[in-house]
Amino acid sequence: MDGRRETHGVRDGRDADRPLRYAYLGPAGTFTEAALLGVEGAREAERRPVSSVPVALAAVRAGEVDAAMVPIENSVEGGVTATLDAVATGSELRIVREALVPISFVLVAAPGTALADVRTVSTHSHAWAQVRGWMDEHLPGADYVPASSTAAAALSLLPGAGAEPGFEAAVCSPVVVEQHPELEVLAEDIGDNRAAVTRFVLVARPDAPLPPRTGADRTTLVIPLWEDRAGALMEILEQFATRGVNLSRIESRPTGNFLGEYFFSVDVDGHLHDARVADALMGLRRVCPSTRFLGSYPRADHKVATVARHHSDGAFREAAAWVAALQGHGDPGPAAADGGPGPA
Ligand SMILES: O=C(O)C(=O)C[C@]1(C(=O)O)C=C[C@@H](O)C=C1
Repeated sequence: MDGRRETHGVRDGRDADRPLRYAYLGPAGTFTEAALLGVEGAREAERRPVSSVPVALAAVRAGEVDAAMVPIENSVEGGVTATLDAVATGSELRIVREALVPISFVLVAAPGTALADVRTVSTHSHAWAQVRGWMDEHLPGADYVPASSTAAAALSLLPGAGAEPGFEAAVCSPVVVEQHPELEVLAEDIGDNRAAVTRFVLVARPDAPLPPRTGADRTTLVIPLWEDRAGALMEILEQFATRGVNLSRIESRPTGNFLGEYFFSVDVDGHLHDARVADALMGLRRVCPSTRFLGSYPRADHKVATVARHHSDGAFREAAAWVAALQGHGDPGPAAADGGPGPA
C-alpha cells in the first residue's frame, strides 16, 4: 500500500489523493511513535513529531494533519491528564481508534558512563512515575529533570546533541537503543510493574467517519457537572446503570475555570449504534446538555461487552414499538410545558 487513497478512517474520501498526515509526541523512539507505527498505512504516511500532546491536537484542529496519536491511559499511572484536558475543551475532536503498547524501560547514558556516575536522571513524568521503585533501590537520591518525552531525554545524551543536557542518564524505550546503539545501556527492564501497558488513541476532526460497530467497542465521553448539588453525579451514573452500560474508566478533572468546577472523563463499553448506549446518551443530554461525544471505536483488546437480554438492541426496539403502538391510539394533546435544555 502506498499511503495514498486509503483514508484509514481518519478522514472522508474528499482529498484522498494526498498521503495521510499524522502528528505524534516525538521525537522518533517514543512509545507514542510505536503506537502510531501499529496503525495500518502509518509507515507510508507523513509523520510529524511534535513536542507535546496539546501541540499534536492543535495541529489536528488547524487541519495541518489528519489525526494525532496521543496517550490517554496507563495501567500503572492512570489517566494522562494532558490528553484528557486537551480533548475536553476547545473545538470538538473524534477518537477513531485505540492502540495498546506494552511498556518496558531502559536506563541509558552517554558512551563511557557508569551507573555510579549518575546523579540526575531525565525522562517523561509518566515514565518517571513507573520507575520510582527501581530508582529508590539502585539510585537513591538521584535528582529528576522532566523531559517532553522519553526519547527526547535520551537523544540529548548523544555525543554531538548540542548543549550540556544537565543530567547523566535517561529512562526510555528499548527502541531508542536499537536506533542509537552508541548509547550506553546502564540497566534494562527497570519498570516497577513488568505488565505495564499504555493505551493510546488516534484523534481526528469531528467530520471523520464514525468507525462501524464491531461488537467489541468503546465510547468516550466528557460530562461537565451541570449543577453543583447533592446527587448530580448519581444522576449521571444512573443514565448508564439503568441501561446496562458498563464504565471502564471514570476520572474527574478540574475545568480550570474556578475551584470546585469539574468535568468527568468517561469510557463506556459499547458503540453509539448500540441501543443501550444511544439511550444512555439521550438521558445524559437531558440531565447534562453540554455532554461531549468523543467517539465510538473498536477496543484494541477485542473484549466483547456482556449485555443482559433486557438491555439488548432487540429489547429496546420492542419497548419503543410498544410505546409507539400505545401512542397511536390517542391524541397527543397540546405540547407539554417545555423548560428548554437542562433539568426543570
Ligand atoms: O515519552 C514517551 O515516550 C511517550 O510516548 C509518552 C508516555 C506517556 O505520556 O505516558 C507514553 C507511555 C509511557 O507510559 C511513558 C510516556
